Amino acid sequence: MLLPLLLRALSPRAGLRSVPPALRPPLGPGRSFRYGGGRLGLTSAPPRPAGPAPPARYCLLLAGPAAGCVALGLLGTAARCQEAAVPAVPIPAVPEPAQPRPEPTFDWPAFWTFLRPQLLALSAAVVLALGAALLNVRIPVLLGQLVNVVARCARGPVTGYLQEVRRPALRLLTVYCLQGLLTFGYIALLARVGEQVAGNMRKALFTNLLRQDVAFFDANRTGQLVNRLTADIQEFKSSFKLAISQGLRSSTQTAGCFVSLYLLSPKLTGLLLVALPALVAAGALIGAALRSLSRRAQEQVAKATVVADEVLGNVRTVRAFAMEDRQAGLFCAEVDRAGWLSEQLGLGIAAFQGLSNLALNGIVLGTIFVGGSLMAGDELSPGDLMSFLVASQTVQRSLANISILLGQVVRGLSAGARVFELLTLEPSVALRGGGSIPSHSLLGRICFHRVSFSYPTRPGYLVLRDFSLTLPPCKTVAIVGPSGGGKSTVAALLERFYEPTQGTITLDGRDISSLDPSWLRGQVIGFISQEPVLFGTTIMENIRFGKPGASDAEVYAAAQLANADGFIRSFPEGYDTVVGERGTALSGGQKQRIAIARALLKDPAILILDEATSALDAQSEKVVQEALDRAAAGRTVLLIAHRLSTIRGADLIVVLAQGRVAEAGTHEELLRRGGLYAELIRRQTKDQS
Ligand SMILES: Nc1ncnc2c1ncn2[C@@H]1O[C@H](COP(=O)(O)OP(=O)(O)OP(=O)(O)O)[C@@H](O)[C@H]1O
Repeated sequence: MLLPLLLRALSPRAGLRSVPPALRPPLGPGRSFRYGGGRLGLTSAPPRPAGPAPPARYCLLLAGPAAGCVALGLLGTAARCQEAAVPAVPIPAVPEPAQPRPEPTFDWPAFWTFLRPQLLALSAAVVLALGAALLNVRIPVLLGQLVNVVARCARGPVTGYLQEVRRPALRLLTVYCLQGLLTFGYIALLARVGEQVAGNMRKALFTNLLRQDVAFFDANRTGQLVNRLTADIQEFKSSFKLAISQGLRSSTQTAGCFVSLYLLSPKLTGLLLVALPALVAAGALIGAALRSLSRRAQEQVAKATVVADEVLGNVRTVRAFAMEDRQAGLFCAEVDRAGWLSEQLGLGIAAFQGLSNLALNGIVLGTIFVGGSLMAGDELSPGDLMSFLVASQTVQRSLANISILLGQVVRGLSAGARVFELLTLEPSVALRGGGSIPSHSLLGRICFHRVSFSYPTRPGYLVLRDFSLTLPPCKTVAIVGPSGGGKSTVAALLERFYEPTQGTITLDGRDISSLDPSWLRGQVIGFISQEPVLFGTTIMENIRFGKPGASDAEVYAAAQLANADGFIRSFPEGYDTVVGERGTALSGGQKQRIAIARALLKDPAILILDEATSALDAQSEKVVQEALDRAAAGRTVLLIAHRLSTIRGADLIVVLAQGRVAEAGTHEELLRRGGLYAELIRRQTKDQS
């Protein structure tokens, strides 16, 4: 009487997670960042940490055969994909070589802070789980007693049967009910604890991510960070719940049932103790081989996913080059290879399953054979043999659960370690803290004093060298120059997205590094970029993003100033129009005007316009330019532009080349000088004509 084998083949969870990410994971608390590749170049990265959800996992849960499970439970161990090594774009300074980074270690004290509030519910769940496990140990014994009574009655008169059988049957029924109740209790409690812990971890992680330096986001892919928030926390939660429920229950059952087995028959227990370890060892060996095959199959599925992701994500380019057939061929080849490996794995699992069935049925047969001879010698009753068989099945099932659990716990711990690594990461510049200048005395005079800067992702490559510039209050200063000359970097430094490597930036004579960054960004500087980013909510909410407490009247006023009120009111829903994901339901010019309104709502003393009109067609540019001209009045404006026609009226034009101010003056002065600016104007006029 062998319990049926349950085959639980977990469906392949091929996800982008497994796509080799070309990025360097963040470092732990108190450590400085090591950056490798730049924005364009990807250096060979360390091996991907064990992912929470391996793409294709084959795992067998054998309710009976423990050895099979012991081996196959190990199959679940996550595969690690080696990241693709892509040659870096050459840069002047040799970057620090990418080195494989050790996996982060699990931060138990940090975990404790999340667990502590749930201690009461957790303790109750542990007690209930232990109770359920102990009752499970009792069940085979009670079953044996019932069988003994039934066997005795079978030989005696039928009239006394109900009388005899009632007590042991009721006892068994009570234990069954109690066990069901306890199981319900501990699973419900654990679900609550797990959700609370995971929810709190998610909230804390998201909050901490938002505090990080911009350089951190340069070095880490958004997809991977989102994965930490979702998949890693999910994996950690599942492992945590499993460790408590299955782990506690299975180990208690194993220990308890072994005691029962020994009490029932020391001889039969000895036989089991010889057979089980041998089976476990053989299972572990075969399991290791299958695990390696499974890992290769997973990696192959991930490769196919990479191809699909790239092709579908760039379908316009594929179409433009008529490469559909070729790309489909590439994908099919990868899928075929993955299929072949998975078939091999399936074959291995099938053989293994058959062998473990045979072995474990053999154990049952052996138990009945030896048990029968013990019964013949009056050393064992039929009930005892029944109890022995059921208890040994419980042991096998528990061992199977434990073996699967081990792989799951390893994965959960490494997922948790990755989450806590980010949770405890401290930004180099806090979001808040520092002085501010009262609004009535704020002039808006900005000075860059001999600023040098290299991006943290490209240490040694100087983007700005000894850069000095003064923006007088209420004047417009335009920065022009060749692409990659460092214009946007000047704006990013003023916003304190990065800190200068050398030199200082002052606002009204005060070093901005001593000022409160949130005050600076939230109240002093308005930033309008080339690609306005809107949120998928209403126009009203998007504009109000500039100043959360603003009244409707203030929002309307800002929209009027930004030349946006007219088109907004022409929509049937007016200001309540939902702009779609990232503002897809609006034209480029409309989006830009909403972004201008958003920036103007906080009435900033300083306005940064980073190529705010360069992505627009001539018609939209005209409307947006009008809005910008209006918005610029009475503010210090830093204007970054490609189209030189938009900056003619600036009070000062600075030509930035190779990180330095190459020349500066008004439009007329620079034209007269006949230098770089005059050359840029000449080239642009030629291009236009
Ligand atoms: N986040 C970043 N990490 C690393 N390097 C960067 C980053 N942003 C820009 N760079 C590099 O810094 C240099 C200056 O870039 P920046 O965007 O400031 O130039 P730009 O003058 O504004 O160029 P464009 O006119 O093309 O927008 C470039 O070599 C660029 O590759």
